[in-house]
Amino acid sequence: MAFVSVSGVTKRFGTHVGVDDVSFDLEAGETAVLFGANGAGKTTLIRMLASLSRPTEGDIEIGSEPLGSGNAAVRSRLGVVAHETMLYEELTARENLRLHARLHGVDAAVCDELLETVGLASRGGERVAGFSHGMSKRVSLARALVHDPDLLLFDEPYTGLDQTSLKRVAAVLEDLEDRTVLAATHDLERGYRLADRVLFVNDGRLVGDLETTAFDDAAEVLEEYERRCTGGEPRAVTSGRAVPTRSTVAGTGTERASGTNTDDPGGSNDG
Ligand SMILES: Nc1ncnc2c1ncn2[C@@H]1O[C@H](COP(=O)(O)OP(=O)(O)OP(=O)(O)O)[C@@H](O)[C@H]1O
Repeated sequence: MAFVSVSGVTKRFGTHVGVDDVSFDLEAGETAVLFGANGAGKTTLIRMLASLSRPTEGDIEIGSEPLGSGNAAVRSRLGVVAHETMLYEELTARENLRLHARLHGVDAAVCDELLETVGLASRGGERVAGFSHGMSKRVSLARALVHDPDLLLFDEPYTGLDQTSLKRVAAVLEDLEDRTVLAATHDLERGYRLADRVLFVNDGRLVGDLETTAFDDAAEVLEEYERRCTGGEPRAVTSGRAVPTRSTVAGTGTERASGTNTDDPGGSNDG
């Protein structure tokens, strides 16, 4: 059974459709990357999964539980690194982590371990307000892991990081073997190495959902992405899977339809 189920999810901003009838599942322990151009809808999807925004239509389930605003138990299974770091600027890095640990009933000792993991052990006593964007992002990642979440949602894990931090964050993500991870990225090279699956997003729609083992390298993934975005015939995929929704990718014989769609969309529009 899928651990994450996204079913017929649409997000409208007024008349503009940011995410358009997207459906996909993630198995527990799977790592997937969302790949797509600027404005494709990646952040909007991550934000809805992170409970930072509500779908206009459609359903999201985590561990078979609906992700509603009142469902704190489900939300406590999520670790989120969003565009905005959502840290308390006036608190130190360590205090930010400890506050989060207290909220989740976690031993504070884990905070120092995680600061070490993200390479900020020596800066833990400094206020976040004085941190660079990359440093804040690393604190945000550490905080997202404090309560040992089942699902890590990460918007742009690699953007704005120096080379050492990049290596460090990549290593942290690669070590999350038993967790489910969904990351939105433009860094296809790293995303390809990290992920079991790559989800192509174009103009708010899911235009491909493929196992990375279907490709020899990231360049091939990019080729396939471009082919799908320009309306080209998807290539035959033998070991990959493509899970088009009823409204996204035309079936080609090598793709199978997702069984998770619903014709009974829920959710509400928060604009
Ligand atoms: N709060 C908002 N109000 C209005 N439109 C929005 C809002 N958030 C996103 N959008 C629109 O929804 C679409 C998807 O945006 P989103 O930020 O999800 O794209 P993205 O794939 O994450 O892009 P990028 O790679 O540039 O971060 C875009 O057309 C964007 O303008």
